[in-house]
Amino acid sequence: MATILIIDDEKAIRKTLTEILSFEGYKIEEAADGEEGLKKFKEKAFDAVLCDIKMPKIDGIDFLQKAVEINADVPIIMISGHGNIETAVEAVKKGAYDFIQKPPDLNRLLITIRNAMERNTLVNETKTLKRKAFKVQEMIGESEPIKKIKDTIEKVAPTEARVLITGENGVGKELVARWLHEKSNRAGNALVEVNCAAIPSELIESELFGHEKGSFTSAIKQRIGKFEQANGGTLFLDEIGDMSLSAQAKVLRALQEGKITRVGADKDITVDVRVVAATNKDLLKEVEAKHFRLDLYHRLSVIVIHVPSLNERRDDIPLLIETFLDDICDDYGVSRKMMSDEAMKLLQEYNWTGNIRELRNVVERLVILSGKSITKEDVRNYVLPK
Ligand SMILES: Nc1ncnc2c1ncn2[C@@H]1O[C@H](COP(=O)(O)OP(=O)(O)OP(=O)(O)O)[C@@H](O)[C@H]1O
Repeated sequence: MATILIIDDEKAIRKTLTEILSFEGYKIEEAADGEEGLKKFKEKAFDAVLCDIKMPKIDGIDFLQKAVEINADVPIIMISGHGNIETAVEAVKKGAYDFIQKPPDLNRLLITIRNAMERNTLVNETKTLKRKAFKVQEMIGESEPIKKIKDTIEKVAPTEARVLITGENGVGKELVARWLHEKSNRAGNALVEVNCAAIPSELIESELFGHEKGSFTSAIKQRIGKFEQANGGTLFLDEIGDMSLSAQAKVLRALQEGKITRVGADKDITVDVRVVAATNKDLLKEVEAKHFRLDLYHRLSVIVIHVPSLNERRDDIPLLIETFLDDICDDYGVSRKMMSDEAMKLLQEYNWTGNIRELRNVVERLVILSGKSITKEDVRNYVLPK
């Protein structure tokens, strides 16, 4: 049953509202002024609040401002007298859901409350869906290197330290970056990803820092860059070893000063961004070859997390295979296929490229081509080179 908090210093109004709304099936709590209202609001989760504007001690506007800070999701409907409609409009600008006038019109009151509740349900459903959709994939593995990585993530994520993630293609570097963000205090804000290798070098600066209209031929509109998009959150610079030297110089400045300049602009913009970078290259070798700035390398590599390839953590292969079998059989809507121990052993000893996607593809192939269970013959036929 939905619970509504009614805050009004006039006992008669509280009584009428309580009677009407209880009759409609709502559970009601009352408070005689803003102070008492705030106390109740802090202690209990309400589905909506009806709040008078003019009250002694804490008035309706003060209550609203404090309540929004505590929990902005609860719709607050202001009750305004004749003299304070302007204040009621102001309240809506400050975050109130709506206002109704005294004496309350029964229909309008009920419709406003119903709409407020519906909006709330929608907001909550969207949040849950988003949380589900963006749930970061679990990092599978119990081998020593993976345990060490998980442990480092726990320690480093809540700090502001920059992290450089190294390792071959497809070993799980991005997954590490996602967990670093997820477990940080920035998790409520964006994780913005840039694949530096995929963007032509003449466009990377505008991609990272944004541009003003007309700053170059194809800049038809003003555009904000990834640094600004990631403000308050984390910027994941993937394949940083492929970034041009001129972009590196600008990234260095952004890291040193916490400021960026859009391409074609003369004004600086302050940004609060935590940078996590990844590379499959040996950056120190790139420094030697004068492809990468040493000062930037030092800025980025406060913490280095190396993700080893599959062949260096074979202990994890059976667990990964079992997880992929669950997922893939589920996706295909077929009953869960089992793999014989010998088949599993063959795959564990196989010479993998290191890319976990390759292992997943192999499991998918075996699910499609094998019979009820996956045997060592299936592995010989469909995976191992003839
Ligand atoms: N430990 C793990 N457990 C489960 N899945 C994993 C694990 N590590 C990686 N994966 C999966 O393998 C795939 C490749 O991982 P990811 O994209 O993180 O690698 P990467 O090193 O960033 O790759 P690239 O070098 O291509 O950018 C992804 O689908 C990822 O979810």
